[in-house]
Amino acid sequence: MKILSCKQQREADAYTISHESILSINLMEKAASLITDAICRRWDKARRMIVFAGAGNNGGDALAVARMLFLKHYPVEVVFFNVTGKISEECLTNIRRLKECGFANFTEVSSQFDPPKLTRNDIVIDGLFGAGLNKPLSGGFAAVVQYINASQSTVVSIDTPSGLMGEDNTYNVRQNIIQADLTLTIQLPKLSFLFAENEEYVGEWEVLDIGTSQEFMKNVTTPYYITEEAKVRSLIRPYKKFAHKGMRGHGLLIAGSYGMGGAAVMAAQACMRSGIGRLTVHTPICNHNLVQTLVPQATVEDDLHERFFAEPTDLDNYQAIAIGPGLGQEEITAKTTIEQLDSCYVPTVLDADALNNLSVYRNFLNRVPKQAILTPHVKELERLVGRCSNSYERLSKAKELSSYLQCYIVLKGAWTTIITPEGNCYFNPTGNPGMATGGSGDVLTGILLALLAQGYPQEAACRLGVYVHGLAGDIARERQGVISMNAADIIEALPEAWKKLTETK
Ligand SMILES: NC(=O)C1=CN([C@@H]2O[C@H](COP(=O)(O)OP(=O)(O)OC[C@H]3O[C@@H](n4cnc5c(N)ncnc54)[C@H](O)[C@@H]3O)[C@@H](O)[C@H]2O)[C@@H](O)CC1
Ligand SMILES: [K+]
Repeated sequence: MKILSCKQQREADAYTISHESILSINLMEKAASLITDAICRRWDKARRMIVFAGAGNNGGDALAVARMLFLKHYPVEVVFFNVTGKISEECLTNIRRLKECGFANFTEVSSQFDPPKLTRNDIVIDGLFGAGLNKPLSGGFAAVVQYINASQSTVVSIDTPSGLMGEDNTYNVRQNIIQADLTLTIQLPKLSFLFAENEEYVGEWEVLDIGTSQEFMKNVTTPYYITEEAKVRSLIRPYKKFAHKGMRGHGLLIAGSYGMGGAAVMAAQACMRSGIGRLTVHTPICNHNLVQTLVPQATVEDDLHERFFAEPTDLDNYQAIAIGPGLGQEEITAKTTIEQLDSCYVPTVLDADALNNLSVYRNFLNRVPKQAILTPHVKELERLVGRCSNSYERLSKAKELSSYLQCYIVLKGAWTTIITPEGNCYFNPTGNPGMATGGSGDVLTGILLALLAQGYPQEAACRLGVYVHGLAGDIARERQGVISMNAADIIEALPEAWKKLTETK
């Protein structure tokens, strides 16, 4: 699914209106009817609906919703802000239609404003600004937003919380953004909805399909996508009847150190559950028995060192390599990691301490093999690119790094983002907060290694691997609950996740 900028969303509306012989006012009517349905599904007529409408088309939506709710006998009040005297045509039509229904609870505000008392029982419908917002809110609108935010009422935003920019909120004034409980967004989510720090504004969100032109959607270009299940399914390659383990690749996992053998075990177990033919785990001597016992399917290759990764190994026999889980940050390990990079001629995953070690020796960053997959979480990425004040800035810096190194970055978190060297960003919809616990990342590394060893191209491996990792996390949550689930449960859920993605529907 593509994610469009607000400017593109307005272009999509305009294109749909001119090419699909639908009038602008009717497109708005469609949006309003879907919004009204979503509201009526959640709240009954015991709740008073207080509609705050601006003078643009977001306000037009809100006024149409007010009419529809009024005709369904909900108690409705409207506060309409006409500050500049410039009212959009569709907004004007909806004021007229509302009044023609005999609706009288209508307050028009042009300057001074005595706000309605808002109670816990009220539903505020926020139709002040949508995709047309072009600067942070200030003055009277900021005061209205702060008044709504300070109330106990439930807030439903139309299209976007008023005051929130669709993409970059670096220079926004955060206290002047509506804090919605629910955002009913039209056609597509906005990029800013996918950023952690905006959760307090967007709340829960639902996408309403108003039938934007398919042709426009097909042709419009954007670097931002949400990965959908159908796409992921289409990436999976079926096994041939005569498959043998040689065809499914041999991978090498360089992982573990004294006290962190578990990371090597979890990555290896996840790898063995993701279709790899053969796996060798290179780990310090102290972890030999642990890995051999807990992952009997894998071969163990001992490092020369008792406790740390201290000697680069021969990579000739492998189709893919993963370096990082539980490696530790001993100086000898950091130097060995960098040395090892020089012989990584096959697809490579760099995770956890491989990245931390690189961030200490940033002048060696250009030794990262081209097309490598880096899987940092937010802190690991910031160690590489510097502190970022928000997710948009972080994403921009990750894009720069990915382009500079010509590598793939899997930025882990809610909506894990896969950034390609060409600058495309794929947001992953699966997964849950129960996965924010030690070992989850090691599991992902194991999955990615398995996919690369089987010959999946890097982009497909990232999109498929991250999706199935999140799906296994969601299954683990079902089984164990969000509090108790841990990385071992994600591994245990992998077979069901893979099965789910390969079964015909
Ligand atoms: N037929 C259509 O065009 C449709 C439009 N839709 C709605 O239309 C919305 C977009 O409408 P508009 O483009 O009219 O824009 P908005 O209603 O979001 O904003 C209206 C106007 O506010 C002014 N403004 C922007 N930032 C401001 C600020 N900080 N302080 C004060 N004034 C400011 C601008 O002049 C802007 O054009 C969407 O978000 C969606 O809700 C949907 O109903 C779908 C159909
Ligand atoms: K809004």
